Amino acid sequence: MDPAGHKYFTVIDYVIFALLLVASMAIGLYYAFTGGRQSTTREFLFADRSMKCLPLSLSLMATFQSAVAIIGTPAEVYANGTQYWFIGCSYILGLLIPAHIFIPLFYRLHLTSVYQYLELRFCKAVRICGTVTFIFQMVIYMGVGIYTPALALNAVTGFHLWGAVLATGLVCTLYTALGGLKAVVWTDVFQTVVMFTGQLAVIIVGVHQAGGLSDAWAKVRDGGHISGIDLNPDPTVRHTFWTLGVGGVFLMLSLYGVNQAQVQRYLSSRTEKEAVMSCYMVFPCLQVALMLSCLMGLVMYACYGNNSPLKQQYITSKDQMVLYFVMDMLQNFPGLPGLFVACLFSASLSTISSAFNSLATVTMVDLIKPHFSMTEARATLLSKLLALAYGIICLAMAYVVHLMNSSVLQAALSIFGMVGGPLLGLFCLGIFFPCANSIGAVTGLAAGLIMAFWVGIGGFLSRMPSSVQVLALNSTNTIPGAPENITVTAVPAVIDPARPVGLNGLYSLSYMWYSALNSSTVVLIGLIISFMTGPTKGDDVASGTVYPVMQRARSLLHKLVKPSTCCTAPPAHTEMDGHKEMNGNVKEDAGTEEETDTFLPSDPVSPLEQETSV
Ligand SMILES: CC(C)(CO)[C@@H](O)C(=O)NCCC(=O)O
Ligand code: NA
Repeated sequence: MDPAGHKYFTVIDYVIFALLLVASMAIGLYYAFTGGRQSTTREFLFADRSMKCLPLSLSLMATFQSAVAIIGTPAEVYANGTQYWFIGCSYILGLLIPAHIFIPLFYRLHLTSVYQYLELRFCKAVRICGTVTFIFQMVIYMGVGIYTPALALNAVTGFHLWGAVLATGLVCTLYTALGGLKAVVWTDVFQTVVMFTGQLAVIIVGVHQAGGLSDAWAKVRDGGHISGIDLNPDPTVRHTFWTLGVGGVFLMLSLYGVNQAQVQRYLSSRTEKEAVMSCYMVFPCLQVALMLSCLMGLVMYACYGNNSPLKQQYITSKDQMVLYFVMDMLQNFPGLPGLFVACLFSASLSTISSAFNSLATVTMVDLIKPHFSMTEARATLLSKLLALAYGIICLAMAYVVHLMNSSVLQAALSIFGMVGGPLLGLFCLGIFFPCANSIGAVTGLAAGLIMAFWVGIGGFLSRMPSSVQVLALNSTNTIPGAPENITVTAVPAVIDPARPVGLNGLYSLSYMWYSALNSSTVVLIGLIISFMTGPTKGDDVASGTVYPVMQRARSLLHKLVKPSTCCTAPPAHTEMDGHKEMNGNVKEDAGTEEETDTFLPSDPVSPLEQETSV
């Protein structure tokens, strides 16, 4: 330790960290020089559509599991107990719905970008709005993802902040740009193993330091850190079963149902069944990831109790807790700090690489190809350059995040809810409501985004314990009975934080509801505007682009009501078959549909589709 309180890495720690980067790079190079040598966009962006479900499921999990989750979740559990663990309940519906509604629909449409769906269902403008929103979401998220581990490492070990950002950014950009989706998926697999190993090692050593399993358990139990289920229906309470278990479903749907990074993985699997299976297998992977990071928080509590290093001012923010704990407890285990740092950066590398690859895909498929015709070789080169360009944008975003400052876990999940939520709403509007039209879709998306930023930024400002709060309160609400020149310290006493009223009620909505609120706003406004401007008629909707909710429900009901006579109940069967046929014949039908007339001539991905459609 030096006077600044830094704890230093040993040589062996540096070696382990370097090995992570070298191994990731090697995987990238391997896929750059084997197989089709990344010479087609089909290989570069879709791994030849030949992926199996095990690597895919690990990769699906790794995409949205970054250093943010590795250090944010334990910090949350350390501070507030295990309530956050109930987010695990949302994984059930949050993965079942994508597996049975979104994946079959997208897979049968032979999409390359999920935003292509928006053009099939609505029109080109909606597609571009969706693409731009996605790019916006992923670019901010990438910044958070790359900056978080570097900042924590810098604060605790004095490791050069921008050195870490540049090293990881460069390595990641290179292996993504050279090895394509195959490299991204297989580095994800390797990095997930490193991630789990690092967490497990720290938990085991931590339990040992806390005096063994039973002592550690007694400490967290007596400290009140094992939370029972909180069924408080108040939507402003940050974490309850409802905000996490129900609000979390919408968050999961926006990530695992309609996010290009994930849909691209589903689409790159060999068969539809394998895509569905990989989605199923994300469930145990996510539960393991959640369990490990919650356990880490509990182990930290067992070691420090309420006497946190934050309170003792060894560190300056909650997000430095985990790394401080690792350096503090593991300093006598050479190599383990390095392994944990490798774990942290593995988590982030696997996130950023997915972001680069998916961003390169949508930029290519949705924004460039429809407007410029080019050879396959050109298109592949351009895709690689795009992956490179997004690497540089990512570094720039790290600097922007550097200028902001908030709890990383909540920040990341808020971005998912604020930008991913409206996108989820847009897809739901198209998939579940055949009457929705393009004007409704665009207006709905805009309304959802406005709602998101209004509530999100309002909430952010009203939670800030500074003069900004006074300004925010005074500009939106008059405080009854408050003196004219109200002081900063008087504010909490005047506004009872337990009973927010008016706009403050909206601003204090739990961030876990953002995705639900914003996606519902899109659907609601989208439907209202659609009805005002003339709803789409059933026959005008391109086939295979809507999910037949009523038919499915009726056929399910038939099965339930007449289980013994199911063989002689033709209605259920004909409807099921009808649906299958509809999806199967998408390509043939598409030309006859009015909605898709505008789509076909400028079909941007036809070369890709020809390769992939049987
Ligand atoms: C997104 C969930 C809830 C789903 O797995 C989880 O992985 C998580 O908390 N992620 C935080 C964001 C991040 O790790 O970048
Ligand atoms: Na990750």
